[in-house]
Amino acid sequence: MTVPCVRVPASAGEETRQALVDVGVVDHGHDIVADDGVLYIPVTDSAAVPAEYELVDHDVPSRRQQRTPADLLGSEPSYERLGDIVILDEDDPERARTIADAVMESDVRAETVVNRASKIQGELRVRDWEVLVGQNTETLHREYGYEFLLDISSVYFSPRLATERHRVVEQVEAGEHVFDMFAGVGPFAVPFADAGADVVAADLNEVAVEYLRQNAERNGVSDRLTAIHGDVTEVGREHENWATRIVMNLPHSADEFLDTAVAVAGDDCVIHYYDIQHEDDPFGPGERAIRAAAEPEYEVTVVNERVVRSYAPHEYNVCLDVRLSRRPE
Ligand SMILES: C[S@@+](CC[C@H](N)C(=O)[O-])C[C@H]1O[C@@H](n2cnc3c(N)ncnc32)[C@H](O)[C@@H]1O
Repeated sequence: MTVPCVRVPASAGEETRQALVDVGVVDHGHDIVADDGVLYIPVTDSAAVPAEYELVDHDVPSRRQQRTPADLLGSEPSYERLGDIVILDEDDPERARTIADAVMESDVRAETVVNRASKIQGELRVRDWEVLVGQNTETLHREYGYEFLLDISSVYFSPRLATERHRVVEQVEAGEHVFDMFAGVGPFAVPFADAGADVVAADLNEVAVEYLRQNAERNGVSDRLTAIHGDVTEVGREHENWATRIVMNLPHSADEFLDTAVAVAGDDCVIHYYDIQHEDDPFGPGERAIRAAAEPEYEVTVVNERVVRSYAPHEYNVCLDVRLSRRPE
C-alpha cells in the first residue's frame, strides 16, 4: 500500500525514527521498509513532518492486526486465562472444540485449552477438566506482581478473585500474625508475608501445600510463611490465641470452622469470612454464625460487608470483614 514516508539513509534511520516519534507522526499501522541502503518510515501527517526530512510516497505493508478468537469465530467466546492455560465453560462439546481451535489459531498465546468437566467438588474444591489442546495442566500464573505455580487438575485456583485478594492484602501491616485457614497455593498467604506479616497457612490438600511452599520460595517470602498440610481444626490447636487476622476462604462451609477461628484469634483480630448466600440476605447468616461463635467472649463488630461476585442466579459470593475484640473478664 502506498503511503507518505520519510526517506533517509539507513545509517540515520534510528535517529530519524526517534525524531519523528517525538513529533508524533510515525504511522504505527504500517511497517518501516528497508531498500538498498535507504529506509522508508511511514508517517501519518505529511504536513507535520519537519522540513529537513525528504517526503515520498512509497509502498509499505500494513502491520498485521492481532487476531482474536472473536475475529475467527464472528462472536466473542467466553473464556478465562490462567498462565498459559485457556479455560472454557461450554456445555456443548462441539462448541468447546470450535473455540479451542480458534484460540490456537488466534494470537492468544496458549499452550493448553481445557473445558470445565465438572463443578468444583469435594473437600479439596477441585474440578475435573476436559483437556482439548496440549497436555500440561500445570502453569505459572501472575497476579499483582506475584508468581503462582499450580496445577489446575489437582488444586483450587480462581483468577477471578484477584481484586478481592488484593483488597484484603492491602489491609495487612508488618508484624501482624495472619492465619490463612484454607490457603490453597498461597494467593493470600504469599502477599501477606510480603507485606511483613508472620503467616501460618493451612490446607488439607497436600499437593496445594507443596505448591504453596514452592510459591513462597519463588516469591522470596518463605522465611515468614509456615505452610502446614492438615485439617485446619488440628492446625488451629497449635496456634490458639495467636492471630491478629484470619482469612476463611471456604465459602459454603466456613461456618463449620468458626470455633477454630475464634480459638486462634488473639485479643484483637479481624476475620475475613467468605460465604455464599441468597441475594435476599447475603450477609445475615454469616454475621449470625460469627456472633454465635465469638460472643460473649468477644465484642463483634462488622467492619465491612462486600459482594465479591455473583455466584449463581440469585446467589452471591460475599465477604464480611469482622473485628473481634476480647472483652475484659
Ligand atoms: C476455595 S479454596 C481457597 C484456596 C485459596 N485461599 C485461594 O484463594 O485460592 C479452599 C481450600 O480449602 C481447603 N480445605 C478444605 N477443607 C479444609 C480443612 N478442613 N482444613 C484445611 N484446608 C481445607 C481446600 O483444599 C482448598 O484448597
